Amino acid sequence: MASILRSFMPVSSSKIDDHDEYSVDYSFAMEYSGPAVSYDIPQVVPVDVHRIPTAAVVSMASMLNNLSLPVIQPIVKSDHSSKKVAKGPSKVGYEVAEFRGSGRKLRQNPVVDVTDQERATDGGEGCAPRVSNGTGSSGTLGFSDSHDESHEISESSEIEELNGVHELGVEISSHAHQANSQLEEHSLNTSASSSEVAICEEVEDCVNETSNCGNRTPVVTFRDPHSSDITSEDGRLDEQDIVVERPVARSDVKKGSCYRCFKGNRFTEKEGCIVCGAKYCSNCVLRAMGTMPEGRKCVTCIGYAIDESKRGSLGKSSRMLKKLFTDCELKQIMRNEISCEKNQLPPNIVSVNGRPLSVRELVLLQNCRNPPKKLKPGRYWYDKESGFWGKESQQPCQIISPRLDVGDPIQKNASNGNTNVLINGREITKNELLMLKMAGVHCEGYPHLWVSANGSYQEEGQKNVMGKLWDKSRIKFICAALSLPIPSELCDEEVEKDAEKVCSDDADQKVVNKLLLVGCDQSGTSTIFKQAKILYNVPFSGDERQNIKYMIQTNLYRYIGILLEGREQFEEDCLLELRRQYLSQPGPSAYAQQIGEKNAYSLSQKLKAFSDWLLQVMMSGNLEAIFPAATREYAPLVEDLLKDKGFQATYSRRNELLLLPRVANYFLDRAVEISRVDYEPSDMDILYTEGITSSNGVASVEFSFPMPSQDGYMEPIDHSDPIMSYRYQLIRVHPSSLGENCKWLEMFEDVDLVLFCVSLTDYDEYYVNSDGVCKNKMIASKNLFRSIVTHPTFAQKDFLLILNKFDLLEEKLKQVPLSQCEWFQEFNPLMSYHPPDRQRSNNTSLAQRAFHYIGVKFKRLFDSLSERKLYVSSVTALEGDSVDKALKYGREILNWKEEKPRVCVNELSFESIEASTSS
Ligand SMILES: Nc1nc2c(ncn2[C@@H]2O[C@H](COP(=O)(O)OP(=O)(O)OP(=O)(O)O)[C@@H](O)[C@H]2O)c(=O)[nH]1
Ligand SMILES: [Mg+2]
Repeated sequence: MASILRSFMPVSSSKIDDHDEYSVDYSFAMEYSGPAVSYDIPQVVPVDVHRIPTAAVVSMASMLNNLSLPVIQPIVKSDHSSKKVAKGPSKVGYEVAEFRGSGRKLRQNPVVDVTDQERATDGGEGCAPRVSNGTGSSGTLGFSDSHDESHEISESSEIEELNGVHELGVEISSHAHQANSQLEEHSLNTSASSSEVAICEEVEDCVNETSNCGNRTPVVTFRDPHSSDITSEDGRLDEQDIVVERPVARSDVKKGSCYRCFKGNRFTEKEGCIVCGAKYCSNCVLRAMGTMPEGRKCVTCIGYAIDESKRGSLGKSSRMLKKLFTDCELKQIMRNEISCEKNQLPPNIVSVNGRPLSVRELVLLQNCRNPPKKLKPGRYWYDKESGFWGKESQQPCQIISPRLDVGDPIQKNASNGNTNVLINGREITKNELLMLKMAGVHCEGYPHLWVSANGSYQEEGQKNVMGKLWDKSRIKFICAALSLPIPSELCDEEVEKDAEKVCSDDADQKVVNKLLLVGCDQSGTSTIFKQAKILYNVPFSGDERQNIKYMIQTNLYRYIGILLEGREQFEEDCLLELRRQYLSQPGPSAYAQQIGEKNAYSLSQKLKAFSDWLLQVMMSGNLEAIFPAATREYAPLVEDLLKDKGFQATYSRRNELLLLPRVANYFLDRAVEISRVDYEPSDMDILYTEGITSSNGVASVEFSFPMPSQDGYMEPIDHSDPIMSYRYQLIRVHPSSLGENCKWLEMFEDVDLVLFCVSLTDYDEYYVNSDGVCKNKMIASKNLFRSIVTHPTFAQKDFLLILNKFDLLEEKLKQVPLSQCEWFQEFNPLMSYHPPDRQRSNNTSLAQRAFHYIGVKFKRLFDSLSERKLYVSSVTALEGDSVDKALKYGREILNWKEEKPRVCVNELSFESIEASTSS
């Protein structure tokens, strides 16, 4: 028996003598062939030392500047006896890392061990985030068993991912490990004398591999560091500490809730992991993300590449973090997020001139004087001579630093041009050719031009410089019109700096109050929202402005289309009338001839063709798709159309066209200017534009009221008064997104003030509801108001009623009495006769009375529902002052709430209506 056993022993053991063999333990295993068992059979899979993670801490900067690469050594294989197998589905084995003693090294980022109390007492002091030594701090680690590269977690799929097929266990990608160990070897072997470039080249493959390991999904949550079962008194972990938490069943997690405590909802403020997208509420974020050495990542996601779709948000701190960290700490975290190696763009997913970049090339590209803006993964072309840079098959979008040694040589078809004109070997696009022609560059005979970095150009093979592109007059304007780039030196840097300043100034202040703006369709909520942005200098970004411009131009074409459709109708009516008259007159008459001729609404053949085309595009629903090309191609036709008599005759009857919104006049009056390529929307244009804020979504803007300028007549302003620097968040929500019976209002439980917006002109307007019943819009507003006021979430909220479109009320009352609305039937003010010269003031006072009456109706309703006081303000949303006053009134209401005993009256209070002001 002993000799048989000995034959199984390793060679070194074969020398055991007969005496020693009794000191060796043996056990026998037999294959089980009985009936299936009902319990899980535990499996212990040995730890593979090659798969234990090590830190890859090579930063881009260190590659270039610091040649000694810090390395964290891999941990040694630990004793199996101290491991504990996590409980889980029997078919999966778990590799469990050592959590005691040296096993702590596994956690590359110590976890912040900050109690709320500590934070309160310690807040604001010291720059570095406080870090515990790891022992005795939070929870358990778990890693998913797969690395999902194409991983984009939508709000709805987040939970599915969380609870999906990933089983628990600690398993680190061997891929990542290999790359890391190569890095370590490299770092150990690399002496300080190696050149930067050599290092970049040697390590790039390793880094590429590590970056390839992709993103991952968290499958475990973390224990509460304060819960008693985490640490024993000596700071060592208790047995329970290494129990990996089971994923929570899908049904247990509410959509949009926190990934750790599973509380909250879609609207609860959360911070998301830039790797896996897991979102945590403010109570859990520190526990889930620790000290954030690589920025906002779950503890388990540290060391993993970020989700590329989140690259744009790197370094942009959230309001929640601002509340949780001191300024200094937050700046450090954001710096780490931007600069740590793991969060850098993986070079191999950026290709230039058909070749994926190496690390060295990417470093070069990103650190040049004028790098590509917001570089994302993708395929780009780069003209090294001129610095032109663009996406493959597209026209240039930027001019970056020239002569960078990145990518392959440029190819002729890089930008998919079809003009036979070449710049530095690339066939240019139509727009570029147009730009050259407009700038006065001779392009006859399809020249092959050589353009250098400073814009000087010459024909290939010729010595003489023909001119300098960027010195041409109007070149800035031409490029802007054709969406072509200009060198950064020519850009208006001041504007950008101002915008940045506004943003950073704002970011330093605290958000205190949330204002919820809600109202029925067309009540004016989005106009008030836009007005707030304009008033309080929240800039529309360049992209936003561009989109708004296309939106305005699209709307203009839509208005023209409605007019052209009306024109066809008017023309047809005219013909019918002629026919009728012709038939009614026996014998030959002049009508017979007129029928065959054009009438007052007819268009020329060219304009008729344009009209047919536009109506067809509108019918197909593709109007948006023709922009921005339409502005270039058809601006002259729009100009001709506006001068056309037939169109003018139609325009003069535009009030008959019900589909044409009132606001159309504003834009149609300036149609020629707006349809031009170089049109830039003014703030007023933006305000009037329909469709900028999505009708159904929730939009939010943060602002603070500017400090009032001091003048001799006012009381001195106390700039140290914190109220002056309070920040406000205006959240605009459309009722359609509140669900049946406004059930989603509970999402807004932390709102401080509800701004309920009603259009004063709704009293004689109707809409058809989902049941096909015609309803008065004012009654619809009343019903919505009732639903919101009586919603349990808003039981204690203050309300400010915004009675909007006051400017239109005056006009409307002349045509339709307020008593048209069944709710306002008792409004019969006695109006004394006024001579014509006092007529206007008379009408104004009628509008004022009507406004007061409506305000009081709502106040009484509010009182009957809540026994509280409703604040009311009259607003004309298109006027900045009016919205400013209303929002400042809102601020006052909040201040009163804070300092109840203090009676505060200022001029704004006159906007409020007391219940006693009855009709
Ligand atoms: N004259 C005038 N027009 C206004 C006023 N407020 C809003 N409007 C216009 O009324 C229309 C509807 O305003 P919006 O701000 O889009 O209304 P909304 O609440 O967003 O309504 P939806 O878009 O249906 O959600 C727009 O054409 C505005 O330009 C106002 O005080 N006076
Ligand atoms: Mg709107």
